[in-house]
Amino acid sequence: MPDTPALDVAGLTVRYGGTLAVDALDLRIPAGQTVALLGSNGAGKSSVVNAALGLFRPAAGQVRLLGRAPADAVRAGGVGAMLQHGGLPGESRVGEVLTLVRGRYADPWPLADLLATAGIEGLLGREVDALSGGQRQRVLLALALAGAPPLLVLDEPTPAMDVEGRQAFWTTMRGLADRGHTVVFATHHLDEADAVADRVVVIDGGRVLADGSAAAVKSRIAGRTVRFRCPGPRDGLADLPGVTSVAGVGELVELATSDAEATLRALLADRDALPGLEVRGATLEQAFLHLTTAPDGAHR
Ligand SMILES: Nc1ncnc2c1ncn2[C@@H]1O[C@H](COP(=O)(O)OP(=O)(O)OP(=O)(O)O)[C@@H](O)[C@H]1O
Repeated sequence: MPDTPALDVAGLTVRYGGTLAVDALDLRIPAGQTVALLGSNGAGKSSVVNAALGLFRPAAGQVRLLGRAPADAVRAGGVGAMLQHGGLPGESRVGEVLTLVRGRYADPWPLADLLATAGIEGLLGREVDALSGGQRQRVLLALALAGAPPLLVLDEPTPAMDVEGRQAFWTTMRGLADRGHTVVFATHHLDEADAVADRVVVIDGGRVLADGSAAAVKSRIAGRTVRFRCPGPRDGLADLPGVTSVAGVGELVELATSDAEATLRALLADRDALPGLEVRGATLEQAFLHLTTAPDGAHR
């Protein structure tokens, strides 16, 4: 069934007592996509992920994974997950846990390739309790991949990793996407979403605020950034045409503007030069802040 979505959520509603965490959310992810779920703390990302995996029964809505009920898809080995509070048996060795989990699958991921893909070749003899945070994440990734699942769901997988570890991790994810796996991940790292995801879904207050390519989400704000070095006084910059905010560190000035041309014309009218001038499109971070912040500056 090539057209069956990898993940199909309709009208998903999650409540914890009086808290509405997910509000009638629809999300359909075709097979083969790499999708970032972006949102601030408490936006509802984990609730969407956990409900999609069938870890609890939502207040309302339907979830299908690979065309099946979540529990059936997970049981059939179709889904690998790395959750925020993923547990590991503390006193076991990594190799023992891996053997146990691989043994559950009729056709597990070949061991040598699995170890290389997760980057844990040297860790098989280590006790789980003796792993660093980043190593632990990598072992959890190996367990998620053990059944070579077509769908991989990752809830904030990289916070415990160093910069090198994160880069290696996302290289691995891109490799999996190239092999046709569907990867859905929740993150606060906008740079990761920008670099890795085909599609970015911004969640806020349990609803989808924006859904599209990173470029499409960025285009939701028309603004640009004008940067230059300004050793002298900065009076009046905030009043220039188009300027919506003034920021910068040391000599560097960063103007957010809704009309870069008018801003530049006004800047050059009373300056001979703008050393280090750069004009850039919006970053995903700016788009994210714009989408998730109310007009009065308060978080929605
Ligand atoms: N077990 C729970 N009991 C009560 N409220 C909860 C529970 N889990 C989550 N919530 C609430 O539901 C809302 C959504 O939380 P959720 O963990 O889904 O957000 P998130 O986007 O994953 O946040 P974070 O980025 O901080 O992990 C928040 O208001 C949170 O406080």
